[in-house]
Amino acid sequence: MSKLEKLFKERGPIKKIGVIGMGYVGIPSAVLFADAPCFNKVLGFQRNSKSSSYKIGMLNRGESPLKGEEPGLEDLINKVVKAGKFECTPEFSRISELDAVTLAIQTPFANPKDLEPDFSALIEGIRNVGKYLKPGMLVVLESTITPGTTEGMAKQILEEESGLKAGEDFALAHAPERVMVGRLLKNIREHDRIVGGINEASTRRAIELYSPVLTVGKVIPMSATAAEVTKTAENTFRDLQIAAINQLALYCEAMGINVYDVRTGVDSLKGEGITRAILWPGAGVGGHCLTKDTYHLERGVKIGSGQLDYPEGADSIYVLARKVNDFMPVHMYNLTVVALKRIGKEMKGSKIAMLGWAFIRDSDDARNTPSEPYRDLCLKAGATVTVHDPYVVNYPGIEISDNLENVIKDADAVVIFAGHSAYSDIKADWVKKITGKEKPVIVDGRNVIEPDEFIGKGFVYKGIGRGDKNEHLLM
Ligand SMILES: NC(=O)c1ccc[n+]([C@@H]2O[C@H](COP(=O)([O-])OP(=O)(O)OC[C@H]3O[C@@H](n4cnc5c(N)ncnc54)[C@H](O)[C@@H]3O)[C@@H](O)[C@H]2O)c1
Ligand SMILES: CC(=O)N[C@@H]1[C@@H](OP(=O)(O)OP(=O)(O)OC[C@H]2O[C@@H](n3ccc(=O)[nH]c3=O)[C@H](O)[C@@H]2O)O[C@H](CO)[C@@H](O)[C@@H]1O
Repeated sequence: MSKLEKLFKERGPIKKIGVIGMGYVGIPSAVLFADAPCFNKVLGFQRNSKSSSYKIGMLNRGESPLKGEEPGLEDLINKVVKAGKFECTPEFSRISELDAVTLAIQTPFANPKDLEPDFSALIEGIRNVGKYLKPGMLVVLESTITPGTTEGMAKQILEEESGLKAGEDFALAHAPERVMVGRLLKNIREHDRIVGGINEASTRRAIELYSPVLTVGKVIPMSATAAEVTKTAENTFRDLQIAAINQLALYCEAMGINVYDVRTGVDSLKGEGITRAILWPGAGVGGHCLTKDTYHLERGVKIGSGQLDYPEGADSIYVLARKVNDFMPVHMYNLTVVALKRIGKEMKGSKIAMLGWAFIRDSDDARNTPSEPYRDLCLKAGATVTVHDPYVVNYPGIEISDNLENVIKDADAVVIFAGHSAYSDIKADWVKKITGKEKPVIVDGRNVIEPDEFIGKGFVYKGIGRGDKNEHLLM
């Protein structure tokens, strides 16, 4: 039996748990641990920062500080607080009371341009854990991090601060979060859980921590670095799949065919390992996952110790996929310019009505929205831009209205960016009347309208992947 396993034996099964970072990941994670009968107490650690200290009081009153609908979450917080099984605190010294502590701290990119992650908040959290770390404890990083971080930076800081040895005196693992806002509890309970320790004993101790909260999902054990690569790769692959269909859409436009016919054809190949994972083309890829995780993966292979063997001078297909997806708002701009030209207009002096600011349909989440680069291009070219969104109420520096008529009024071009369900009901007659234009332009970035209805009413139509309609005769 290893030294670490002896320490676990002395300590007994995990009973007291700490979760650092009371956010979208940490709160549901903490209350699910607290709700598990085999655990006695969970402490939620939240630093007393100006922007987030309000969460401490709310949580200890059994209220959820998270925005938006989270089915079951507030009831569960209430339940475990009332049962005395969960408490939120800014007292990091209480970490020393625990058997296990997880870190669910944000890891944003300092700025979208240089794609260097900002680990400062996470490092502060890791330091605090190190300061109060005791022999036999388990430390788990849940944040999305660059592959190599657990075995590297995190291990180093924890050992420096505690004077203990990772893998011998304490267990260290990575267990990435796969939650989606809006279904946090369901995702944690039902998704399979990737659990990666820096050694076998750490992995086993982490499995003991996560198994009780899983209902449908099962634990998938691996090394800590493999767990970090799994998380970043699963989003990199989704981004790659989206880029593949976006590139096909551009090809179909160039070849004068309908990408949706091709998609139906390709998608018809099913089963026996021949299924093609063909997704949906669109006006771009936003969000806080797919726009970043590729770069975490790319950094991981750069800071990794091994020598990468790859075609000389070739771009990573993953980075290329990012470039294709980031090109889609530019393509939307190019489609708008060509359409305006057909009616003798230019971007300069035109009024562009944008429908959709959220990065994903029927959501108020606008993080890294592809609508923003498109709007910037239009403004730079001298157009005026109005923005409609039924869900996004505010966004720094942008005026967004939920009044469709006001946004579309007098527009030269109506450009659909988000696939909000509301947009599939807009009628060509109504839009034309509100624009007051003989030949308005409509550009459909999410395939939500019927091209012939608008072409028949005199619109200049452009749609992503609609090579069969984009050169239509003007009615
Ligand atoms: N939100 C999601 O849907 C989602 C999904 C998958 C993965 N993730 C990953 O999970 C991690 C956490 O994301 P999130 O959405 O929960 O972030 P969040 O911003 O909602 O929550 C982070 C919390 O940690 C607190 N915090 C920051 N530094 C701290 C410190 N040093 N000590 C204690 N508390 C501190 C913040 O005040 C905040 O309350 C990120 O790495 C993210 O990439 C998030
Ligand atoms: C836990 C976690 O990390 N979860 C991630 C999260 O990702 P997310 O919240 O960023 O949402 P996505 O659905 O990936 O959309 C991103 C952008 O891509 C555009 N898009 C999408 C599909 C398509 O066919 N064509 C497109 O153009 C869309 O408009 C939007 O702008 O949830 C996904 C499950 O939804 C998960 O798989 C994914 O791991």
